[in-house]
Order: sequence, then structure tokens, then C-alpha cells
Amino acid sequence: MSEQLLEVRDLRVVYESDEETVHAVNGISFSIGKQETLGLVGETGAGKTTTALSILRLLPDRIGKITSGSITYRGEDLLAKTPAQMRKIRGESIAMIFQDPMTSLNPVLTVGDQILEALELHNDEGKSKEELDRRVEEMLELVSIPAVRKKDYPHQFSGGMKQRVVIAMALACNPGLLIADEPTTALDVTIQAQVLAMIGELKEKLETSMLLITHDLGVVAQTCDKVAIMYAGEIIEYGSVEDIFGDRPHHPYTVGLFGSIPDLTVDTDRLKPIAGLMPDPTDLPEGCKFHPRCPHCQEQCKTTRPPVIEKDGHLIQCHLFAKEEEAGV
Ligand SMILES: Nc1ncnc2c1ncn2[C@@H]1O[C@H](COP(=O)(O)OP(=O)(O)OP(=O)(O)O)[C@@H](O)[C@H]1O
Ligand code: NI
Repeated sequence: MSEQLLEVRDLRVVYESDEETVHAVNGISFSIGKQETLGLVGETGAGKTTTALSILRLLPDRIGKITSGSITYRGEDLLAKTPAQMRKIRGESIAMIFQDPMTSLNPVLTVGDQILEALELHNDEGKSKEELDRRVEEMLELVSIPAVRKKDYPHQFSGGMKQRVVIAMALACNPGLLIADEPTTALDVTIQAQVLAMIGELKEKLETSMLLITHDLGVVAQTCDKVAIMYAGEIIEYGSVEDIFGDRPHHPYTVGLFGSIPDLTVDTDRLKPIAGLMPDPTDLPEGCKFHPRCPHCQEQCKTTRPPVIEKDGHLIQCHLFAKEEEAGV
């Protein structure tokens, strides 16, 4: 078995208030290998961000709860860590880039001081101020920002440059895993490609693994090794980019998502809308959660959660495929 960096097993997460319980993540399992990029795709509300926040233990206090499952990073149980241990892990081992760069940037500090702060917080080797300063300049140059601009404030940068500063901050401590949640959605279309290309290059250079959350199938095809398709808090299909974009059979939801199955050589569109709505996460349907929208829905789909069927590492959670397997297709 290849060594996995991150392993998530049967994770379940709810948001609980006095009025209602939102079932945001409903038993998902996946792993990310060293230097691998996993794309997490799905419509709004599928539970992608909740998954990311669970790994970092950043779910909202009191409301967000992990109700079962396990998350291990380099073999260590993240759910057993104290808040102080988690802060260390977030600074040194697992970094996150959010959609809006201003979530991560402090408007009253120069960008140089912010990168320096990230470095100082985890300066276990006791590097000198000069060494840290050099590292700040190095990080800025790594994201193609001239080192002299370390004295500038976030508002003096364009959106794309701000996100590059955030990338520099996230990578400053050389994390093993980078979680990027829609890292380019807030940017101009022309800048999006540049920023993504930069993330891809840096991740190769620094040998970082990545969990990339996106709505954009074109981005997935270009950036990811593996893809997990999420629907109503479940991973309904998982495989290599070739599995997902190739002309193998797919989950009916994936088929809907792609409109028609595109191939890797053709420019892919953003997700196509599927008829019907995502189910209410406070009152999820029995059986397959996609059944109310599925063109192939049968009786058992309404009552029984489908098994996960695997073919050469390509996983599909659907009764259609279970039937095929029984019939020996
Ligand atoms: N703080 C919260 N309190 C209650 N419900 C929440 C909270 N945060 C998210 N949810 C709900 O949990 C479900 C999953 O949300 P999540 O943000 O994980 O989805 P997502 O796949 O990241 O969507 P998007 O593509 O819009 O970012 C949704 O139904 C959402 O409304
Ligand atoms: Ni999200």
C-alpha cells in the first residue's frame, strides 16, 4: 500500500442549532498521497468547505460538530489533538487558502510583516531576523512579486497579487498539505489562470500535496491527479482524472454535472446546472440522496443507500453499477 499523507474515514459533520440540524457531511472517505492533488468538486452546499474546515478543525464553535469518523495526517489522529497542537499543525503542516484573499490578510500590516509573522510563529530552528527577512523576500519572489514591495500594504495590491501574497504566506513554512478552497473564484477570469498555474508550479517545486476545492471542471482537468465528486455530503464518485474525464461509465450525477462527458483535450466548461435542486440538508431523502433528481431512479434507490462499487480504483456509489456487478458485466 502506498503511504498516504492524509486519510479521512467515514467522516460525518453536522451544524446544530436549537432549531435544526444540518447534515453537511454524511460519511465520506478519501485519502491524499504525497505530492498528490485531489480535486473536490460539487454544487454549492455539497459539503466541500465543511470537509476542509473539519480537516483543519476550524468548524464554527459549538455549531459545527464532527459526529463520527477519523482524520489522520502522517498517521497522527487530528481529531485527538488539543487546540494548541492544531494551531501548530495549521502553521507548519497543513495550510489553507480561502476564496477571498482578505480573509487571510491583515489590512493594517505590510505584506512583508505578515509573511514574517507566519515565519516567526513557527521558527523552531531559531533563525535570525536577517535570515527570516531573506526568507520573506524569497517567498515574495517565488510568487513573482518584487521583494521591495514587502513594505506595501494589502490595499496597494491588485486582487490577483493579494492572492499571491496569501499563497506565499501559506507556503512560507513549507506545509506538507495545502488546502485551497476556490482559490481563484474571486479573481478576474484572466488572472485566475495565472494564479492557478502558479499554485501548480509551486506545489511541484515544494513537493506539497493539495486538496483543491473548485466548481471548475477545466481547473480539475489541468491541476488534479484524483477527483472526488461530492453530492449532499457524500462522495458519489472518485477516481483518477482519466477515470473521471474518460469515457468510462459514470454516476448519473457526474453525467449531469458534465452535461455531456467532455474529454481532456477539449476546453471544459464550468459546471452545468442539473434539473431539480439539492436536497434540504436538514431533511435528506432516504436511500440514494440523488434519487429525486436521477433519470435512472428505481424503487431500491428510494430506500437503500447504494454500495460503493470499485473498478481499478474508480469508485461509484450507485445501484445501477451494483446491478451490473451482480450480473457479472
Ligand atoms: N455555519 C453554518 N451553520 C449552519 N449550516 C451551515 C454552516 N456552514 C455551512 N452550512 C451548511 O452546510 C452545508 C454544506 O455547506 P458547505 O459550505 O460545506 O458547502 P460547499 O460545498 O462548500 O458549498 P459552496 O460551493 O457554496 O462553497 C450547506 O447546506 C450549508 O448551508
Ligand atoms: Ni464552499
